[in-house]
Parts: sequence; C-alpha cells; structure tokens
Amino acid sequence: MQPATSVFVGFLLSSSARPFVYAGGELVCDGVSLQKLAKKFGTPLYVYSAAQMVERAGMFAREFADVQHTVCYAVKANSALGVLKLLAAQGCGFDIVSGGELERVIRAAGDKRAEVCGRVVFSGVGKQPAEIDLALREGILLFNVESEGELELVAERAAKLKIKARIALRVNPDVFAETHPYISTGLREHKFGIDIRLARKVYKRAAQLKWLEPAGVSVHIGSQIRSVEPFAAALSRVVALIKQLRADGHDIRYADAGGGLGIDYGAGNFEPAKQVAKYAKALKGALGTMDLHLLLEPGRFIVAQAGALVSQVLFVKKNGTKTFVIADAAMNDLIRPALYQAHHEIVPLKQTSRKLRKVDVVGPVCESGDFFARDREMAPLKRGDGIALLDAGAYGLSLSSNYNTRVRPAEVLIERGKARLIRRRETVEDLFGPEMI
Ligand SMILES: Cc1ncc(COP(=O)(O)O)c(C=O)c1O
Ligand SMILES: N[C@@H](CCCC[NH3+])C(=O)O
Repeated sequence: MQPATSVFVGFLLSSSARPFVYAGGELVCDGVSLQKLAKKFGTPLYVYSAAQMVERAGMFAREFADVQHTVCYAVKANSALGVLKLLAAQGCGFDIVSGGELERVIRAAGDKRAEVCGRVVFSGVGKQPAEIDLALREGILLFNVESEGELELVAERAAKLKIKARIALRVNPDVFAETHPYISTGLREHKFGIDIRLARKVYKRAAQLKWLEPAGVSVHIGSQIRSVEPFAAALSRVVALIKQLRADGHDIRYADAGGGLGIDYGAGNFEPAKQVAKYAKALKGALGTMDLHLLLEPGRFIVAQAGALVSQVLFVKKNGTKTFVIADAAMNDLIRPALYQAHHEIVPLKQTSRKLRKVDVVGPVCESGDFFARDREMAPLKRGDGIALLDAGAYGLSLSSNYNTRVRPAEVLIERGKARLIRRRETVEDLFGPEMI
C-alpha cells in the first residue's frame, strides 16, 4: 500500500481544482493553516477561498465573453453575505428563490443596490405575494415563472404596484440528465417549470396581461450534471421555442440556461477551466446565430471546491468489526452525504505517513444516517486530530440546520492570505430567538 503521505499529497496536488494543499506538513488554504484557523475560531468551521470563487466566476465570464451574457450566481449554493459581496464585485448577477435570498442580495449589494438587483432572476415554484412585491420594487431583471397560477399572481401584484414585471417562463424541456434523482429537475414528472408543449399558449396569455412583459425563456434541468450534452439539448429546445414565440410576435431577448454544471467530488484529475470551456462551446452551439442575451445560473461550480468543513475528532471507538471516527461536525452542518449519499474527500489537517485503515467518519447526531464516510481508508486518527471535509463550499452551511439543537458553525473567508470571519458561530441564545413558551 502507498504511504498515506503520498496518497494525500498526490491527490491534493494532482488536482488544480482545490485550493487546499499541504505545505510544511500542514493543510493550508491559500497559504493559511487550517489548524491555526481551527484553534482561533473553533470547530466545526467552514473555510472558503475567495480567490478560487473569483477564478471560477471568471471562467464563465471568459468563456462566454463573445456572447451577450450575465452570470447570475445561484444564491442557494452558498448564501454567505461575504460570498455574495465578493461575487457582486465581480459583476455577477444572482439567481434567487425566495424573498429571503433577495434580502441577502440587497445587503450584499450595499450602495449598488439598484444595479445589482437589476441583475437578479427569481426562480422557484412557490413564490408568494410579499416576495413578488419585494422583487418588483427592487426592479429585478426577470421573474422565472413556473406555472399559470404564478403568472396570474405576478400580473396581479404588478398591476397593484403599477410596476411592470419582466417575465420568462421556466419551461420543462423533458430532457434527462444523469444525476441524483433528488436534484434532477428537467423531466415532465418533476414539479418544475411549465410543459414546453404548452408554452406558446401561456405566452399568449402573458401578452394579454397589461403589467407583464414577456421577455425571456428559462430552463434548469438539474444539479451536479457532469456531461454538457443535456444542457445543450435543453437550450436547443428553448431556442426553437424562442423562434416560434418571436414569430408569434413576442419580443423575447433573454434565454436563461439555468445552472447545474457539476464538479468532481472524487480524487480524479479534474480540470475546471476545460469543463467550463466545453460547457460554453455546447451552449453556444445550441444558441447558434440567435441574437439573445444568455443568462447562466451556476452555483456549485463557483463555490463548492473553494470550501472545506474543518472538524475535530472527538472520539475513536470500535463496535464489532467497525471503527468509528466521531467528529464534532455532523449531518446538520453538512447534510450531503446523509441526503444524497454524496462523497466528500476527508483529509487530516496534519500530514501523516501512517498506514491507512478502514473507518466510518460520523457525527454526534442521533441518527445512523449521520455519517460523512463509510468504510473509508484513512490514516489513523485520534481524539483531538483535525480533519477537513473537502468540496463543502456549496450546499454546506446553506443547507444546514439546528437539528439536535446544535449551533451552526462559523464561516471564514480567506482573502489575499488573510482570514476574515464572515459569519460567527451561532450561540444557543440565537436559537431561542423566535421561540415562545
Ligand atoms: C433554478 C436553479 N438555478 C440554478 C441552480 C444552481 O444549480 P447548481 O448549483 O447545480 O449550479 C439551481 C439548483 O439546482 C436551480 O434550481
Ligand atoms: N442540495 C443539492 C443541490 C440542489 C440544487 C438545488 N436546485 C446538493 O447538495 O447537491
């Protein structure tokens, strides 16, 4: 068996996809020791590389530079204000799915509120009047309308406020894309979007509603999709529909291709820049010569690999033939393994050359589903050792909970070699805030 050192170093350094590498035997993020951060801020702790997020957003900007486009980062992937602020400064717009997410964008935008909100698209199947009103008042770019009922509601709110609503219908293209069934959205059996075969009829209705301005068509087929062909297939259907809609007299200027581009959570040699180049080529092929403003809604691809969840080993115990490493992080902090059986690489904060052993890495929550890894070969760990769960920058804290009345971790952003606390650890007092006896 290869010594652990070369396994870990080999894997971390062979992949240019992660900002976490060993230097002088310690795991660092952009030059900052994770062990030191763990000491200073406590664990569990989310650590993000600002440089990598900026680099990833830049890949989209570069590859789509020859077409009119806006990158509307999907806020749900990582909604930390510090992250939104960083991406707003890169010129990103935002894809939101709730009034709460819009409030976050507003806070992050500061004095650029009008400009940034003008780059917001609002997706989601269950928009409510107050959320629609807020979005209308902030002058967002597009409502991605997901049902006929919602179309009528947006028209009603727009008429009431006397603010015109630019809309796109989110169509369901009935395109299959290989991913976990919970995060696949582009088939007719899913709750998302309006059947593409009914779209012309719904646009006709939209055009009759005085306070609506049908301006785009949107699509989103799912998340963590590794091959680019399904994105091209879906966008081709959207483009074909736009041709028909234009012939019907609608002034459609925006094609929203959604998000969903996947990353490699494994130890493979993943080249993100090449992947975005492939994706751009496929989407531009589908657009053809159409004069359209392309909207993109990447979430995970921009933030996932920039983040790690740092944790500390509380105990190592044996039950029968199994060895359990009990970490201080749990499924409430990072639910992806429990919810989607998702794989996250786990590495020690201190490099070691000790022999690998098979263990389960679990958290303290009272559910057998509270695991991060099962039967994983890892260098031996003991109480007090630090570990990092990699690729945790997307759908980590944003999908966390207070289950078992556990407080959520702090978040730290590394910028130009300096660590900045962008969210403090919750206290139990924070959790009692809304509760009444
Ligand atoms: C409408 C919409 N846009 C964008 C995204 C972002 O997806 P991802 O993080 O996979 O890029 C999602 C989530 O799947 C979504 O539902
Ligand atoms: N939460 C999912 C992605 C969901 C995308 C939501 N539109 C994940 O962690 O992979």
